[in-house]
Amino acid sequence: MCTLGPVAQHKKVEKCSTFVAVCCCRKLITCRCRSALSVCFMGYLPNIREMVANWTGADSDSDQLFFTKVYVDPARRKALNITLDTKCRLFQNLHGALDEVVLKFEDGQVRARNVQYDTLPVILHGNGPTKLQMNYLGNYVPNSWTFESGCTACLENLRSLSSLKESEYPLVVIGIFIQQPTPFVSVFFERLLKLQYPKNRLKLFISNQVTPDVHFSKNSILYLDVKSIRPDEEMGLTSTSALSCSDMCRKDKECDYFFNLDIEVVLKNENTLKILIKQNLPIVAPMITRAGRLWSNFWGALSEDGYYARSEDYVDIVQGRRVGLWNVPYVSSVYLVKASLLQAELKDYQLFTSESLDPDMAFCHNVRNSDSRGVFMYVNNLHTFGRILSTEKYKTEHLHNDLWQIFENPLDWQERYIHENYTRMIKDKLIENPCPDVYWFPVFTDVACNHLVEEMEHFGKWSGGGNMDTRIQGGYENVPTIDIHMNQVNFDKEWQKFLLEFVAPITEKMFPGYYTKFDLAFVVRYKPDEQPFLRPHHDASTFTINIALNQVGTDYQGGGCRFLRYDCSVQAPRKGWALMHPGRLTHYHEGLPTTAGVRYIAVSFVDP
Ligand SMILES: O=C(O)CCC(=O)C(=O)O
Ligand SMILES: [Fe+2]
Repeated sequence: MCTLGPVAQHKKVEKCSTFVAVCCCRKLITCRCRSALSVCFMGYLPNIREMVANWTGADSDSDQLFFTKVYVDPARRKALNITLDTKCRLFQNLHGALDEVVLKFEDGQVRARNVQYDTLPVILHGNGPTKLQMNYLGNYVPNSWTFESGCTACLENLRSLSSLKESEYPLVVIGIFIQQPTPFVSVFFERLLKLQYPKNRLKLFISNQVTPDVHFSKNSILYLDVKSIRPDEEMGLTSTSALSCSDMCRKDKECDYFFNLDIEVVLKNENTLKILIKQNLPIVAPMITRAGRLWSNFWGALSEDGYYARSEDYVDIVQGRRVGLWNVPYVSSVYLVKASLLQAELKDYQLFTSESLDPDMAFCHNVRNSDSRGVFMYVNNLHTFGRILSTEKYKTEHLHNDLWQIFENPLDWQERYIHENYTRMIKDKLIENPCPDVYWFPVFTDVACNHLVEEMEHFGKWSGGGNMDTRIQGGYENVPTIDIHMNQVNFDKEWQKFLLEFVAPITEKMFPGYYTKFDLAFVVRYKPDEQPFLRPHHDASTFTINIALNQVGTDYQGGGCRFLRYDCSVQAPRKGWALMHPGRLTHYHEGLPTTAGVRYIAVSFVDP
């Protein structure tokens, strides 16, 4: 029989024949020794008894010194038959040996392998400053994660919510941090509303250091509580707001979890909160990434000075080739913390404060170093959770700055501005054909149309509608409209990108061989008392894209586009839909009179 236990218990062990001395037992069996003999040892109980019989020291005295003295005495060494495990056949101390230890995956098993001696030690000891490597190895050894079975540890010790009534759900304080101008803020709050969790068990704490109004107030009554700090109410220090936010949970006796959620997080998975709670870990982050990049909200390892370092498995985890729960040294942007931690292990910590580190790094540093053992942080990539926005190049000089985000945050731009039926329309070839060689398809959402119109009205410098036009080559416009050119609001590059991404695929189907490079793009305004119609004309284009930016019947009466040769009109243009037609020769056309209200269209002349 064999038993495991701290050395201090050696005298109490009665019924075992073999004794392995280890001290604290966390995920792996660890022992506090520098040489293999000191406290990491294994032996038959009678020999061990004999070895420790002379021990008279206190528990706090150095057992290491005691055992070393036994070993260096040749007579005692011989009498006790002590052998050093110099080749790490049983014990692997990590301190000073990090490069010697690798993971060995084989036949559904993971072992630590010492490459220097080609041995497979069975006890790993994270002595000295090797705790993070110990955590890394512990993600795999012993068989927590294997290539064959995936993450076995992920199913252990779960917290079930399924039997709870809504009113019994854990109470979560969500700290929302707006630290820099960020695109798609209103979308963030719309998405938060869709989070699958009883709203009357959620308290929001919004620390808004930038945007004056986040279009949120109308929904605030749905939540159990909403508090917000405005820029003028605090010193502008992230650490202050993060602290007061986590404090809100720490001091709230009802609070069960603190959920940190930065405004740039795009949480696509509506079950995120439930999934994280179910995982039942002290601190757990859903893995989010930046679309198409290796950036993520966790670090797999730390450099010596405490900054990012790439762990061996980082790329595999970020790209989803290894999925599971990973004990990591740093998480940020979105993570869930048990309130009991804030109230106990972390209670004495100014969590987000450090002399030299930014608040996120300070938080992780304090968590890792809290009390003698540290608290583990995990990242979960068992599910797809979402992504993070790029905020670095976000400019705020326009009314609807998000329109300019097509390069920086293309996915979010598409979700916000491209018609929900666009992809299906392309796939199922649902392009309509109202007149000969005139194609009609959905492309913009209502929001895109509204933003574009509002942006142009906000800019306000509509052309006078005269023939003289210094904005165009030649300075003369034969058939002038009242309009604003895209380049007048610095939107031409973005517009070109939009045409390339979303219109060119259709052009290539309908008019093969033509590439979509526009020459001129502008928003036209028709009003009964300003310019109600456009007389028959050819466009200065090979083909033209004409997108309706508002709705006939609701926003205006009349309007539409008529192709004279075919006597065919599109008289009920649909908001967000584009017309694509040849610009000249066969498609001589006119803009029909707007009889009431205001009609807006976005026109692009494409002349490849
Ligand atoms: O009003 C319309 O839909 C036609 C607009 C047009 O032909 C143009 O702007 O060139
Ligand atoms: Fe035209």
